[in-house]
Amino acid sequence: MEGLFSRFFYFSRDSLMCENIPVSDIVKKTGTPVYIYSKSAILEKINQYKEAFKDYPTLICYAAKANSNISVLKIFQENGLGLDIVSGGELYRGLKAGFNPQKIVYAGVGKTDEELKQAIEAGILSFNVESLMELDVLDSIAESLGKKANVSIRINPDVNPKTHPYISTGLKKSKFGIDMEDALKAYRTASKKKNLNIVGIHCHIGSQIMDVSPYREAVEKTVELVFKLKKEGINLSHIDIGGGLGIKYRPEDSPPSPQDLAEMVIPIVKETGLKLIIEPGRSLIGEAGILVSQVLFLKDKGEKHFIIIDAGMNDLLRPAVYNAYHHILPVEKKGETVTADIVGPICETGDFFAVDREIDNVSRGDYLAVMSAGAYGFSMSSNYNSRPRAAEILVEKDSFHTVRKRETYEDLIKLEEEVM
Ligand SMILES: Cc1ncc(COP(=O)(O)O)c(C=O)c1O
Ligand SMILES: N[C@@H](CCCC[NH3+])C(=O)O
Repeated sequence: MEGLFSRFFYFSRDSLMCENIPVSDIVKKTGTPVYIYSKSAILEKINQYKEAFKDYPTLICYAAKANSNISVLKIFQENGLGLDIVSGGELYRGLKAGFNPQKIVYAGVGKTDEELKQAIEAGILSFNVESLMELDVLDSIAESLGKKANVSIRINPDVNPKTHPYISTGLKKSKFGIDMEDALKAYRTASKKKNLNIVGIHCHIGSQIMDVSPYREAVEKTVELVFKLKKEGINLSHIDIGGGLGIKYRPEDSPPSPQDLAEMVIPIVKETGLKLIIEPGRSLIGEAGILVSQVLFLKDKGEKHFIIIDAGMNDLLRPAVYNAYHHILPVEKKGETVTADIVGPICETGDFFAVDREIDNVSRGDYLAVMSAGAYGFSMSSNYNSRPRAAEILVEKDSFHTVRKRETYEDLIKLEEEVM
């Protein structure tokens, strides 16, 4: 197991393996670009979270946005997790995957009337409400359906999670949640609404968080508010602290563990006696997936050397949007290295996976694996440049299954209508 990136993606005699299968055996059958997920890696993360939070009543709601493939969702559902959703589409997927609505929480600053209606009818555990106007609308839709909606207020604790600015969500200037000063008012308003049932409080400060200390500040502020509410006779059942734990993108990264998170937050939440909800996404699935692509061409431009591969920013957007680092490994190791930009076929300069990266000296036809691509990979992919979206494969020990077929050219136009 030399050249180990994780227990589930490692080299055996110069061949990259996923669990017990050489990645090259998979891609020769499936073609590229292709996402490959390790089920055992996902199960290991689930168990780490369960173990870390086992001594405190906690519901782990997987954040569907990280990877919403129905077979992936089923793994979380079958292992007793709940679901954190952000759209009607995610509600639909969640119900199809068999999640109990009483384990579904729903955040998002812009829920449509139709989405609110569907989630009220499903009877979800909590609407994590992000504005006063949403409270009013939710109440009137619930009234029109003759039902009650369970609500929590998503507060914005104004905490800096020390991550990329595009994925910091708990700062005052961001669009998310209701500011601390207005949160009391929001609860008072909610408590007067006949069709709302106050169940909890929610916050989510950001994503890819590599140091758990910002959680302390956010959870302390949340708990302070819980006590203020109690004084006013507003009693809650749970505190939802969102997701955000970071993962390993570089081999040398050492992200905090679920245990680190539990040790930081449980002692603070304990004072309230309320149940805890957490919403991890990336940390449950990110390291469990890779994107494999084939080398199309090599190109030398004097100072710059380019490796052009058949995956593009439409398949994995993170480097283009956040300048994110993803480690890239050869599927078959050769030994000698070159320094190159690894780029996709799309007509955008931002269509790159790595810049000036030292990498194995690959040839046309070789395969490269973009590591830690299980979260916000396929789920953010698109058909830009009319590229069919990649296939998704789930590996478990010695076998693998296609959990999403590669799209075809027919799929690209099937919803379009020709106007004569
Ligand atoms: C409300 C909410 N909960 C949970 C998550 C999951 O975050 P992560 O994938 O960083 O764990 C997100 C995304 O950042 C989110 O917006
Ligand atoms: N899509 C982002 C994270 C956003 C998290 C959603 N709230 C990423 O790839 O890192």
